[in-house]
Amino acid sequence: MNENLKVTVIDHPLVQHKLTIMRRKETGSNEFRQLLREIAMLMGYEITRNFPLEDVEIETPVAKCTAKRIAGKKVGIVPILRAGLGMLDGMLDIVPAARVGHIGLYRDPKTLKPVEYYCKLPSDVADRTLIVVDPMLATGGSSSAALTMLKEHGAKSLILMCLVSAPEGVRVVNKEHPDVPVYVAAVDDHLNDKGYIVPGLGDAGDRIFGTL
Ligand SMILES: O=P(O)(O)OC[C@H]1O[C@H](OP(=O)(O)OP(=O)(O)O)[C@H](O)[C@@H]1O
Ligand SMILES: O=c1cc[nH]c(=O)[nH]1
Ligand SMILES: [Mg+2]
Repeated sequence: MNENLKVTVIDHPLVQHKLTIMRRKETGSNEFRQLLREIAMLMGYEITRNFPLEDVEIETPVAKCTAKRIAGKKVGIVPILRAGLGMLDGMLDIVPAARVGHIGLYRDPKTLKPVEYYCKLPSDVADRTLIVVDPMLATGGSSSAALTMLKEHGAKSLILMCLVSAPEGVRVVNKEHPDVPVYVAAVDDHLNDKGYIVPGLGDAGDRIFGTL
């Protein structure tokens, strides 16, 4: 694959199969949304695989025993609006107690630079592991700006989870945020002259919300 990109590709067959359906241009908003939610849950399951565990003493209806629970920092989910919202419910399905922050960014179609329009975060971001979610990592401008905003608000433990990426975007995030692990379901070929991922899946926000 691509030189020395620091990225984990989640190649679970269910994720790859569902992504292929999402990519097809015939797939409508309803199915697209449902698949994105399912993939977010499956990717979240893989990403949380190495979360630390600790022992806890409990009592079942039958006996006392030592059992496991997740230790360490609590989790926060931060979707990048709009399209990141499509991955939020899948993540909350598996981490229902997570707090949720919202970052509003859109990509200026001419400059391809991210424009900030909203930011509302839990007060304790410094004490949480924040999983930033956005289906598309194209030039990397939006994800990188979101990570910078979170660090400016005190975040110290960050993970980026995107569905489809371009090598260009992974490179930018690796360079600007070397401390942030990046998880994707695919690293595609390249960006076209409008900054769209090729082959990609088109405009994720428009496909989720039917605003094509
Ligand atoms: O890596 P980049 O080049 O920054 O591109 C990726 C961004 O573009 C899309 O958002 P968009 O600007 O279309 O906003 P939307 O989610 O409101 O549709 C996508 O959801 C990412 O946030
Ligand atoms: O291919 C792309 C690039 C940016 N944003 C999208 O939604 N799709
Ligand atoms: Mg969009």
